[in-house]
Amino acid sequence: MKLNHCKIVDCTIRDGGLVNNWDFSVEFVQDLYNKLNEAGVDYMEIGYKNSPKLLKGAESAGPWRFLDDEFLREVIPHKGHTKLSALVDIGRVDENDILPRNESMLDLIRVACYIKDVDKALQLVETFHDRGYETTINIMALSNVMENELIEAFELIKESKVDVVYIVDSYGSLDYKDFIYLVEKFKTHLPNKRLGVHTHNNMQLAFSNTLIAADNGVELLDASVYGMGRAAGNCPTELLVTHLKNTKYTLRPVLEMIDKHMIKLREKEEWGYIIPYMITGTLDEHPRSAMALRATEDKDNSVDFYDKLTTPEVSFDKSGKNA
Ligand SMILES: C[C@H](O)CC(=O)C(=O)O
Repeated sequence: MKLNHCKIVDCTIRDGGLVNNWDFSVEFVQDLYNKLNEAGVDYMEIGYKNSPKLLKGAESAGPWRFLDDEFLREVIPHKGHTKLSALVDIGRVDENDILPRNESMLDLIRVACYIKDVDKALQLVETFHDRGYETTINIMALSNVMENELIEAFELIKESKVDVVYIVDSYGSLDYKDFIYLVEKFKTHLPNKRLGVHTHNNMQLAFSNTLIAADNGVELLDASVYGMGRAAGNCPTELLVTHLKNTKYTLRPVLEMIDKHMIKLREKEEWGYIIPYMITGTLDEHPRSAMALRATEDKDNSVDFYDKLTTPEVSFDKSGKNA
C-alpha cells in the first residue's frame, strides 16, 4: 500500500495563541505535544520565534509568542517523532536569536510574509537553511495578490533554498475552484518545490479546501486541534487525522486532548464559524473589524456590520468602530 504523501502541521499553539494571547499553560502544551505525538502528527508549531525587542506592546503575551530555547528544553524534555516548528515574521525576528539546528529543539522554521516582502523572507530562509533547519515560506493573504506579483515572486522562490512554499488563505475567502487554480499555478511555476496549505474557516471551507489541496499534491497540511486559530479558526486536526486515508494517524489521542482541554477553553475563548467572520471571509477582508466587533456589546449585530463593510463611504477607525 502506498502511504499518503501528506504531513500534518498542527498550529494550535501558534495560531490559537492569536485568540488567547498565547496564554497556554505548560501542562496544556505538554499534553498537546504528547497527544499529537501519539496520534502520529508530523509537526507541532509551538509558537513564534520573533524577538520581543522588535515587537513593542507585546509584554503581556505568553511565552509561546517569543520562544526561548532553554525554556523549550524544559517543556519538552523527551522529544518523540513529532517535529517542532516555529513561525517568524519579517522585521520581527532577530536572526541572532536562532541557534544552529543541532543546538535547538526546533526542526522547522517557517517564514511568514506578504507578497511584497518575498525577497526579504527568502534571505531569512537562506540563513535558517544554512543553520540546518527545514524551511517554509508562507505567503499570507494570497487572495489579495495580483497574478503578476505572484509570477515575479515565483522567479525568486524557484532559485531559493526554501523547502516548502505555502498557499495561505489568511482571510478564509477562497473556495475549491480557487484552490485547484492556485495549486496548479504553484506546481507549474515551482516544479522543484514541495507545497503546503494553511486555511481559515470563515466560510466553513477550511477542511474541504485542505483536502482539495492534498488531493492535488500539496504535502504539508496546517491544522489546529478543535480548529483553534485566529477568528474563524483553522482546519481541525482531528478531521485530518481521521479522514486522510493510508496514513499512520490515530484519532483517539486528539479526542483525549479535546476532552481534557479544548472544550473548557472554548467556553472561555471564542473562535470558529461566527457570522461576522463569515462576512469578512466572503468580502475577502482581514477579520480584524469582525474581531473588534466581537469584543463589543454589539457583537451579534451582523446586519449593521455587513451594511458598514459594504457601504463604501463609511470608514473604520483602528478599533473597528465606524467613523
Ligand atoms: C504563516 C501562517 O500561515 C500565517 C497565518 O496564520 C495566516 O492566516 O496568514
